[in-house]
Amino acid sequence: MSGVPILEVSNLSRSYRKGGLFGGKPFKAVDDVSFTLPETPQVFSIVGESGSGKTTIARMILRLVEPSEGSIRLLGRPLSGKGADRIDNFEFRRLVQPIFQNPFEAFSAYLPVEAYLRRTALNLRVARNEAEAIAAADVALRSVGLSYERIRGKYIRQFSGGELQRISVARALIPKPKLIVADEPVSMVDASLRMSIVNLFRQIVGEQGVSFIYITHDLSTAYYLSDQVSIMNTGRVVESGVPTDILDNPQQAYTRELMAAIPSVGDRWSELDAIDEQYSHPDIRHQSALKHPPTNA
Ligand SMILES: Nc1ncnc2c1ncn2[C@@H]1O[C@H](COP(=O)(O)OP(=O)(O)OP(=O)(O)O)[C@@H](O)[C@H]1O
Repeated sequence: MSGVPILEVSNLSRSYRKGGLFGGKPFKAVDDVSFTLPETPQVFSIVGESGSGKTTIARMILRLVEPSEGSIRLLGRPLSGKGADRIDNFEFRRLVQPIFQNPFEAFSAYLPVEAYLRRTALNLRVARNEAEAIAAADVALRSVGLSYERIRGKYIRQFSGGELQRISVARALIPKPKLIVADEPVSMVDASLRMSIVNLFRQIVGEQGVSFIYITHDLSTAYYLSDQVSIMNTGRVVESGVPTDILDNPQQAYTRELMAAIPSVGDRWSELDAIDEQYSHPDIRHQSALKHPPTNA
């Protein structure tokens, strides 16, 4: 254990102009946001309503958008700037992987899905040849409950959204990353399969030592899945901590409003407990946050 945090986000801001590039009024989509993911693998959730700045944070962590102010350090090293210790693109892609909202957009309709997994293994030099690429893809697919044989020769239209999101997760796992940034990863997945994907994330944290940033507007899955939660409103973090503290005893009116927006929040919590039991497996080390509130590492 080195004690170096996986990710340190410090005073991060991103400004845009509202109403046109020139002459539009400047505003901060993300305003002075700070948080840390410790060395111990965990799920850190960023929750907020539409437009609160969640995706902009994800895009800055994924280096798709430059911060206007502040810094992001990955394993103690800066993501941007010109310093010698800046993480280069190749290393970055091995350490940090994205999972996006719509798995159907993550793959081309004209290539068999397994081609993406092989390509990831070769491009990120996890494999030196096709045989090794197939082996790496198979290991990753098995860790999400699939196999190379099962997906071989199939195109996206032959999978459900849930299966395809599992394949996206497998693709992200191929380089054995330290961090996965998942932006609304279950919002387009059929409700009946949503919890199996969420449980899969917990399983991956426990078994593969990968940390997750889970971005969502859905308080109930965040509560269930997370070790830490930050609630965002108009670009700022308004409340953060362990889910049981925040969501069982919200301090901010905005958090209470978010909770009220879920029609029957009490029912959802007990529904999640039941689903947790349904999907429980001796191999899955995680027990739900509901039953075992996580400690803030
Ligand atoms: N490239 C851009 N140019 C101008 N404004 C932007 C840009 N990207 C995001 N914004 C604005 O920044 C604010 C935050 O957007 P962001 O997508 O980060 O929010 P979000 O919480 O992820 O919302 P959603 O859940 O709807 O995706 C919004 O007002 C959005 O319109």
